[in-house]
Amino acid sequence: MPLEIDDVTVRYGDVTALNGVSLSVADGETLGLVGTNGAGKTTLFRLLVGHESPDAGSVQVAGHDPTAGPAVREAVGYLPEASGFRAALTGREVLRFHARLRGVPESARRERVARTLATVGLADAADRPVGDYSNGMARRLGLATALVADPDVLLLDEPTAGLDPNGVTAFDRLVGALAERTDTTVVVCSHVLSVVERLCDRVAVLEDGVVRERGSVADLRRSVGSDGAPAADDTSAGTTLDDVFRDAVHAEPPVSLGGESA
Ligand SMILES: Nc1ncnc2c1ncn2[C@@H]1O[C@H](COP(=O)(O)OP(=O)(O)OP(=O)(O)O)[C@@H](O)[C@H]1O
Repeated sequence: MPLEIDDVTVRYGDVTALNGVSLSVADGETLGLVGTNGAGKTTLFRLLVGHESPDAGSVQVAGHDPTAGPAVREAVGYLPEASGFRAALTGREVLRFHARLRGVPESARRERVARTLATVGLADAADRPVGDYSNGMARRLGLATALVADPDVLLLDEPTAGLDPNGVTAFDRLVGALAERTDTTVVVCSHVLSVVERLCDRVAVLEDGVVRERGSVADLRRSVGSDGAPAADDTSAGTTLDDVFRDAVHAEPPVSLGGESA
């Protein structure tokens, strides 16, 4: 498995951010991680890129311990929730910097940067300063920085937050095409259920540092009923998942998503 999290606990002083979390994601699979604020999503991503170490349990990403060295930097592409770029640099300069940082060999760098800019639809804007980019363009440049080293595992933290409906659609198409045409393993985290629903095969619901539910989005929807209330014939759903879903549904942006898939 490219991604294995086994019984992981992370504590910050008195706060237990993750409490015995186990998750695995297969080659080419797209997993959604949903949870309310403070559920532990960012902590989980920080573990996967080696910015955090577990207090208990183990993490393996593309066969490596993420804290063990630079190998994981090359195997994992990470789009953080906010990725500020220096406004004066061009998109191409930003991407060349990330390619070097992520171990793309000098001889391949120019071509790889150009190809990645084209993949995210920024070829025409490559030599414009990033300060002139729209939010959607900056987000796509962020995705390009995550993709430039051809990662085995792609981690996307709230990937469409702050984008307008057109930006959301364009971003979804891009990630959808990636998931379909490559065997990149993708983890998308969001507090908005619809974001992971559009992009993911399988979802895990994280609450207070614990995985409460996992399954396909259809399974989860069935277990809470289509209006967000627990299904009448399902007494196993409990109130916890219901609360998480209500929260996710209420947090949804007012965006019409019908018929947008590529
Ligand atoms: N550096 C830190 N020091 C102390 N507590 C922390 C730290 N980072 C996270 N926490 C706590 O750990 C818990 C999980 O936080 P985390 O940021 O992982 O949640 P999240 O699901 O990403 O939330 P959000 O959706 O708000 O970004 C929270 O209670 C948070 O306050």
